[in-house]
Amino acid sequence: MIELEGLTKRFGTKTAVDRLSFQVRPGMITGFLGPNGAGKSTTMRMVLDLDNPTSGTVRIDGRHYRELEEPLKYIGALLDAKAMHGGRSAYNNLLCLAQANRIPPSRVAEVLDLVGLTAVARKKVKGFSLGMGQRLGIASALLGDPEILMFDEPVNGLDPEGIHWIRNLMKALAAEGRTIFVSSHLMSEMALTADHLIVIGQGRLLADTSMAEFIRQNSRSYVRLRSPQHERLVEVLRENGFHPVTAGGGTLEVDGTTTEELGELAARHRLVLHELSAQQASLEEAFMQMTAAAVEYHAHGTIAHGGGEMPPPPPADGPGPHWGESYKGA
Ligand SMILES: Nc1ncnc2c1ncn2[C@@H]1O[C@H](COP(=O)(O)OP(=O)(O)OP(=O)(O)O)[C@@H](O)[C@H]1O
Repeated sequence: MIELEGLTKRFGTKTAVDRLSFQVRPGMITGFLGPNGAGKSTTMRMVLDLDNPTSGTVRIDGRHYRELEEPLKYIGALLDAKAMHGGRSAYNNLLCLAQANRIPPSRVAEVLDLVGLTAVARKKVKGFSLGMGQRLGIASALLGDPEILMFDEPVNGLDPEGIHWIRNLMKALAAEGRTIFVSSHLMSEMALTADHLIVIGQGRLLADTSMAEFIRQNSRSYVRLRSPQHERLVEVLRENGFHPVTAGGGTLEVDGTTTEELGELAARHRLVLHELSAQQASLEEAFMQMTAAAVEYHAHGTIAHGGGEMPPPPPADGPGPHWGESYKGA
């Protein structure tokens, strides 16, 4: 278990991590989601004592990282796949790590086999592709057979086969009862792997929820309608207790109903429809809406929220039941 309490990191005037409190539990994959620059890597670096918190604490199974006698046996991490010594072979890189942590050398061959690098074990790391480097980073994380594993953007730059492999590996490790903490800036990636979700923006906690709950709250289905008799259609919908929302391209969106119900209603009122379709709001859309105020730099170069001021953070026990409801701009 990893526990953060009021964890804060400032770099000069920049607050990279802002009073983060949450727990990462065993037996599941916890996704750590946030846009670029949200503070994910800085948080993970503080877990490993690579950065000192400005305030707050982070504990691994109740202890600070530096209190762990042989830390690789408690927690393994893939933070920067390029951190290996390029002039050394994959085998020698891992052997050095093993020796420094009193891990038997036989474990090196075992983890190389586990990540599929046995055939290139004696090759110099500087010739490795990005995917091979990621696999080697994962081998080093697994070296001490730790109960806790932390992966920072592990699928970045990988081909579909590599992505599939990492997903399955994380699932297998979680199924063994290990604690898996994995960061990403892609909601779509998290939806496929994570059981639990921690969302941050500009260093602050925006959500701490199960993936199932996130999907339940945000996979809203609705019906999209388009009619040349737009005004009359709006009237009829309202008269029948619906709450149509005007969307782009002259379309209307209506929650809590079906295409059958609205199609029949339109027919009864002799309204012509040019579109009648069932829609599903994407999780990516929900995530973007949630973090919109916390994204530092938008594509057009402006800073969100009038100079970067953030709305107040949600309460410590999560943002409440309605935090996902306003994203469609109704
Ligand atoms: N050593 C440092 N000195 C100054 N600022 C830093 C330092 N490290 C990180 N930052 C800043 O802290 C903020 C958080 O960065 P961090 O790398 O933790 O974000 P991230 O969520 O991991 O983003 P990404 O997905 O882009 O890796 C950013 O604004 C970054 O520029």
